[in-house]
Amino acid sequence: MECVLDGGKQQQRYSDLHVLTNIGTIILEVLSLDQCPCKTRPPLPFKTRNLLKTKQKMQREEAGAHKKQQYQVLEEIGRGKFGTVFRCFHPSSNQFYALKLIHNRLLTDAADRHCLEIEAKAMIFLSPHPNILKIIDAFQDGETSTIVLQLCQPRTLFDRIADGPLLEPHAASLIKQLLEALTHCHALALAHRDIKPENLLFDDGNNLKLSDFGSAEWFGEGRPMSGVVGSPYYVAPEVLMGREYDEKVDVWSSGVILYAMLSGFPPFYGDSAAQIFEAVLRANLRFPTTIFRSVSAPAKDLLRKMICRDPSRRISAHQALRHPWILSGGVKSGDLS
Ligand SMILES: Nc1ncnc2c1ncn2[C@@H]1O[C@H](COP(=O)(O)OP(=O)(O)OP(=O)(O)O)[C@@H](O)[C@H]1O
Repeated sequence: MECVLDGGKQQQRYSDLHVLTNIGTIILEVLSLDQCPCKTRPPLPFKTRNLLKTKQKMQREEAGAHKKQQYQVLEEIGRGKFGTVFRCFHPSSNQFYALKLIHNRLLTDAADRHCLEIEAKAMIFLSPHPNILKIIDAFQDGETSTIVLQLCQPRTLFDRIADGPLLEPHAASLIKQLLEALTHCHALALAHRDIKPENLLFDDGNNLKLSDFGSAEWFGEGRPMSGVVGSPYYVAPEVLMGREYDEKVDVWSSGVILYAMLSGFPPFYGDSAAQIFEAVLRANLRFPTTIFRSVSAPAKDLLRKMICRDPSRRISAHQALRHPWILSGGVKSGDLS
């Protein structure tokens, strides 16, 4: 996962500040002074400000260390670029969670730190939503940063696709849940920018949960995004072209996932990352007959509308939710009898 820092784009509503103070210290640290009500007070002398900052940091780390003790860390359940994920138990709530532990020394530059900050901030900002992974807590002590998350099943959508193509009603149900999550993100001016099957988890009730907001970014009218972010196979062509882009990059990636769910393989592939990128840039969408003979025309129609090279002609997540194939639950007319 590639992360870029596109500085100064944090947006936070005041109404969310109470949530932020409750959720823990990582969040407090990333709130910029611009958002703080005390901005209007006369500035403190430089030395006093520094002393105050050091004291606050020590207090946060102490509180973080105390919070960490409240979780019993159990077995490892996954590993990412920056951290290790463990199953954990929280005795006072009698609940199991996933605990993501990041060693601060591995966050070597500002872009890495930004990934961690935006991940927690975005999840709080978007919460609650039935298809977005719930954040329980976030804190840090001197050496580590911790994010406590709702615990999901070990198998991601990647594992399900690896087992073979999915039937249309199943694929329709999953893509609908992803589109619901994205419609919510986009309505709040947040793009995920790293939609891929590995980031789609499932809770105990088999509900799809969008996770890993480390590449997310705020956008808005007259405020396009930029930077090469995402994963091969799923990244949109306009991202690779180095152009400014909008939230439709998430729709492209979701279309690629839908294609993979229905066929068992991605629409654009190659032997190396460079070859995959070339295929994505060509954006030549094909439906090989051997595989797609049994896929319905409405499903292919939605794929064409989502995996559309021109972002201005590409369907939005909200529009995709109203596509006939989604509305029918992926049931072919012949299957209705
Ligand atoms: N809430 C969770 N419940 C269950 N398993 C999880 C949870 N969160 C993460 N995992 C597992 O841990 C793995 C690593 O997660 P993590 O979020 O650290 O990595 P990542 O951000 O997807 O990877 P990278 O940073 O390399 O992109 C995931 O692939 C998943 O299998």
